[in-house]
Formats: sequence, structure tokens, C-alpha cells
Amino acid sequence: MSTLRLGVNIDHVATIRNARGGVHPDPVKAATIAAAAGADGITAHLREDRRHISDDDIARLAAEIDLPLNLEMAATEEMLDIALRHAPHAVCIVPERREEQTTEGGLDVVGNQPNLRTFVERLSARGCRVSLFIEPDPEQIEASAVIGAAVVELHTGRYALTEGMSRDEELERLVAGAALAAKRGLEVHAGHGLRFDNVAPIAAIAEVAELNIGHFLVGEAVFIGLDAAIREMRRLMNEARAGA
Ligand SMILES: CC(=O)[C@@H](O)[C@H](O)COP(=O)(O)O
Ligand SMILES: NCC(=O)COP(=O)(O)O
Repeated sequence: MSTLRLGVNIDHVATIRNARGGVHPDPVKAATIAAAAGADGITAHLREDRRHISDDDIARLAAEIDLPLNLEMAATEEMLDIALRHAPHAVCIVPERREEQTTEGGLDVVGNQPNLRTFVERLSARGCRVSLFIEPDPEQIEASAVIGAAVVELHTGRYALTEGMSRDEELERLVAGAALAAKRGLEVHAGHGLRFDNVAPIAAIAEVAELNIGHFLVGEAVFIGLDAAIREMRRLMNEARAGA
């Protein structure tokens, strides 16, 4: 059975903290709990507007946690400087619009190859594993491979937000995209909007090596605790992968 890692995104622990402008709950403590609960990595999105994760959070996560840190960032010079300074295990380049409520889609790699190639080269030279957050679109997958990304993270948001036939169609896109990406030598990740009730079909895709899940886990933690939420997600992922 192929490996399936769980990256826990702790952005929205910081959302709760920032609601009162204090220090509680601490995203670094959440990362420590996630490690003990069986997470394979921590993902944190340092947004341009710092609406949740802060520069200090990234500095402390990079310095203090034992798990690999996956820094999500927009393709800007500011974020590149921060990533090169901390040299996290991994960097995932994501699209970002200040007015968006959350990530709305994948990167346009096809339309931004020269700029993104530079980001991939400079971050890879610093020792960071670079992933590109994209739609499961053949042209975007091909462009990601051409500019030298090691990993693509397939956006599961449309899959998560649709029902019925539309969800089945989105799942087919993700299955085909994962197969094409793996064939092009890319490591395949997936994420956005995954929950207990929809993770299994994504976890069952054999080419997927890592799922990054955050908002739902933090929300579920309000009811059952972060440790229990992560352990249940891990159980559902293992069950789906074993049955694939
Ligand atoms: C790229 C992605 O889907 C998420 O990892 C991203 O962090 C979503 O943004 P928010 O966490 O700000 O909702
Ligand atoms: N890249 C996806 C991620 O890190 C978490 O997305 P979500 O589970 O918070 O929607």
C-alpha cells in the first residue's frame, strides 16, 4: 500500500487567536499536538494580509517543531525572501487575492512560467521541496513539470463544494490529474475543503502521497479536540487507502 501522509494546516488556530489579538490559542502548540496525534507535517499559509498566520508564527514553527514545515505562500518577492530566510522543509506556492475569503482555485502556471520557474529554482537551491497548488488540469500539470517543480498539490475545493454528478466529475478530474502528474514524475498532493465525509475517495487515489487538511480539523477540534480530530482523519485516510 503506497504511503499517504497527513499535513495539518494550522491557519485557523491563528484565526481564533487573532479574533482577540492575543496569544491564545497558539498555533505552535497546535502543531505540537498534531505531531503527537500522528500528523506527518505542518502546513501554514503566511498570507500577504497576515489575516491568520504571522511572521512570528512561521519563525517559531521553523525553529521549534519537529515535523516538516510546509510554508504556503504567494509568488511574491516578500514571501520569497521570508522562505529563503527560514528554508522550511517545503514551500507550496498558492494563488492569493487580498479580497478572497479563502483560496479560490489553482495557480496559473501556464501563464506565469518564467516567474514561477525562478521561484522554483531559487527555493529548490535553498533545499526546499517546492510544490505548486494547481487545478487538476493537464496543461497546468505539464507546465509544472516543465518548470521543475517537485510536487503538485491538486486543488480539491471544487470537489469539496459540489454534490452528486458534479462531485463525481470533479473526482474523475482529480483521479486523471493525479495519474498524469505521477506519469510526469511529479509527487502528488491534494488539499482544500477536505472533511471526514469527503476525504475517503481522495485518500483512495493511489498516486496521492500527501493530503493537507486544516479548516475542518480546527473546526472539529472545537467539538472533540484537535488530537481526536486528527486521529479520526488519519483513521479514515488509512481505511480508504487500504481499501483502494
Ligand atoms: C491553498 C489552500 O487551499 C489552503 O491551504 C489555504 O491556506 C487556504 O487559505 P486559508 O487558510 O486562508 O483559508
Ligand atoms: N492546501 C490545503 C490546505 O493546506 C488546507 O486546506 P483546508 O483544509 O484548510 O481547506
